[in-house]
Amino acid sequence: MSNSTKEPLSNGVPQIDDDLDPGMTTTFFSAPHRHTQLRRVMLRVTAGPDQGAQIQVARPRITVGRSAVNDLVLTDTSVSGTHLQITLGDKRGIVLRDLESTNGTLLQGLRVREAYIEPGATISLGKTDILFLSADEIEVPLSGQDHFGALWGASPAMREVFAILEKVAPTDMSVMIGGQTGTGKELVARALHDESSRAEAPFVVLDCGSLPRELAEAAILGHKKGSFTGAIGDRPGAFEEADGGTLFLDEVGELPLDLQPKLLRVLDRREVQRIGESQVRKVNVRVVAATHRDLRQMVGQGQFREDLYFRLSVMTVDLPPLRDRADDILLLANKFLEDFARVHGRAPQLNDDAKAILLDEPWPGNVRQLKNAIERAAHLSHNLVIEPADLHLGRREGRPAAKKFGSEDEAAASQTDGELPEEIYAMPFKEAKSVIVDDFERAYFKRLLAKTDNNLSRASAEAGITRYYLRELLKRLGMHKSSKKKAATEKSE
Ligand SMILES: Nc1ncnc2c1ncn2[C@@H]1O[C@H](COP(=O)(O)OP(=O)(O)OP(=O)(O)O)[C@@H](O)[C@H]1O
Repeated sequence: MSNSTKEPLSNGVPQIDDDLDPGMTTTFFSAPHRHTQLRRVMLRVTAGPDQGAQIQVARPRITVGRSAVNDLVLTDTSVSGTHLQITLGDKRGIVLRDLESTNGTLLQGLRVREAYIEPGATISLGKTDILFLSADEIEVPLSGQDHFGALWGASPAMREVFAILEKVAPTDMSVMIGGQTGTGKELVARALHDESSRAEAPFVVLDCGSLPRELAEAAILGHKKGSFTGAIGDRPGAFEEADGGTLFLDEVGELPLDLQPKLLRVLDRREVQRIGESQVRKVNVRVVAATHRDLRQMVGQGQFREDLYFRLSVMTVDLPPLRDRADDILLLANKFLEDFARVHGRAPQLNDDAKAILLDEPWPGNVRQLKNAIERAAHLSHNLVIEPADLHLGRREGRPAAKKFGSEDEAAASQTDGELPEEIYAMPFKEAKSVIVDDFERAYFKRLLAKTDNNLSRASAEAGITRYYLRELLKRLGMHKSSKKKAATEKSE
């Protein structure tokens, strides 16, 4: 088992210094190298009950486990539902990650949570050994465009996404959009609708994450007057409203398990029956879904139905976090400034120092944060020049929303009057919520880490979340040692 000592491994390759405390950690088994192109790889089972099985795959993310949702499905009973994943798209190399399996993942005999691997590596899980091999290098078609609908990007990662979207938009295929919060999933769904023959028909959004359980079924299916307390009139559900057009199921991973068969029935039969009615109504709807969660892992853990997963993910599109597409930062910043100029009739520009600051920021996942920072800076700028101080980056405690929670007095004040800074009320709901949640998380984890001397195991126990989840949250917020170090490395390159 690996631990966090920063000694070189026996093969002379150093471990990554990415952890704040002892325990299992990320390990480099070979020096990281750069890959932007997707590769076709082969996984061959060399030991265990499935010996001899092999697959060739050309996907950016490959999973292995006992559930049918995986690319390589094993019958080994000591293997978890979704046990491990291999990611080819990481610009630093090919990443093997254990998906919180029960019995763990071993690489060259060492238990790992996350490691860079190279072709020729043997991965062990349960009683099974898998040989990881490279098949042909394959050319990934990149779009010649730097946008798709309102979604902008010039990086290879985004051009790859645009090439897929251009192909699937005109079809009726169900599309599952993955990616961290604020990476543009809703924008993809809208663009798919706008570029399809359904563009003139409705685009309906159903946010499964904010639907109260007791209203969720009626929101999907509709209801007849009097069918339950509060059903004061006849109402169509989301499918009927989207008839002829597109239904976007946002945060579909939050859909309660007991409702999932009902959704699946509508998708399979293409008809809905409102609550309290016997009549069935035909619907013609294209469904696009999105989630920031790992749905395959949820299927493996019994939290999401396998059949619904397959029905929704005929095509999957994963949006890369902004930190993996630094080429897009200034392009997006300038787009947001153009939008600002159109609305406000003023066209502030970033000066060179402000551009450098933007490129330095770790941007844990999120285009929304960039957009907020640019809009705020455009409002604050003098003489149409945006300077670093206007961006309020790298010193987030200075931001108005954070100030609310910055001192005990202010926190107490906010509890009594429940008021927030004016600029929050001026933002659309999603943006406002993300600023507040972001500031809350930052303040919470800052205090937690100080209290536990940066010991992740103690911090996660205190917070009542897994160590893995805490580490992912810290990375997203740019508060984890590894993300700060990475930003510094990129700066010096
Ligand atoms: N590639 C992009 N080009 C232009 N604007 C973008 C891009 N990506 C995201 N945005 C903007 O960032 C904000 C967040 O995007 P969006 O709501 O689509 O993200 P999301 O992934 O659906 O977020 P969430 O998971 O929180 O619902 C929006 O204001 C959107 O216009």
